[in-house]
Amino acid sequence: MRRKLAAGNWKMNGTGDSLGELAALAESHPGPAADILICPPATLLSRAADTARGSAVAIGGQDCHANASGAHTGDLSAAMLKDAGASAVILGHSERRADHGETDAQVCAKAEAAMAEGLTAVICIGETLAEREAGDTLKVAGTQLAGSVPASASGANTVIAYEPVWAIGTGKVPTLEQIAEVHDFLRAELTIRFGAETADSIRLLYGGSVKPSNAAEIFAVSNVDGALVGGASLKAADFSPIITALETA
Ligand SMILES: O=C(CO)COP(=O)(O)O
Repeated sequence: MRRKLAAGNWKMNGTGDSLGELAALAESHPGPAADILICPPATLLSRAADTARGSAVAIGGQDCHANASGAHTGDLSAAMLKDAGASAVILGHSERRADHGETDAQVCAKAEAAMAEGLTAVICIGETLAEREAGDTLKVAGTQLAGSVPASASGANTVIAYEPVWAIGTGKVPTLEQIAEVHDFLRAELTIRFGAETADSIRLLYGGSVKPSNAAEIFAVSNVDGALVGGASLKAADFSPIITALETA
């Protein structure tokens, strides 16, 4: 059975003051029935790892470079994230694909670098509104999945997050049928590529405007193993009920 995962992506939000939210979250979920991951901005990684040490909350980065070291001003390697206390890293988020022109091949190379350091790669895919309206949702999902997920993917080192771009930060959520369609498709594609055993061990998260009010119904959808949450992960009071909904799903 796949263990459920509640992952929070703080994006470019948070300073030292935000660590109180992390501490409160960890305190509220001492022995959770789901994995909990918080991905703060890189400036907070080591302090967040200190705050979460000994708790059930794991810490992750939001990006890494594909190379192990070198002349890449402003970038961080997977080894640096690990050194700062991360055990996972979000890769290929649509905001990075849009803001930094990241391609599937680059995301794949970053995922390989992350896995080589023992980090779990949380690989994000998802269609734009124009792609959905053109009827290309599954085509886009399939292409991004094939191009972004390395051959070495396993349940231990890979999580896939389906995040429709048009649902991120907008309050718009796909219908439960639409979420099920994509998640069932992703599971089937993973099965074709990796075989049933590996495919069944890789967790599929939904992301995009997940809130305490809609979490339970989303978590009841076929092949949804958790969520990647943006805005509602910033406050323990918002993220905590999402974790509870996942634990009881
Ligand atoms: O992009 C997201 C998580 O990576 C989702 O963000 P929101 O939950 O704010 O819509």
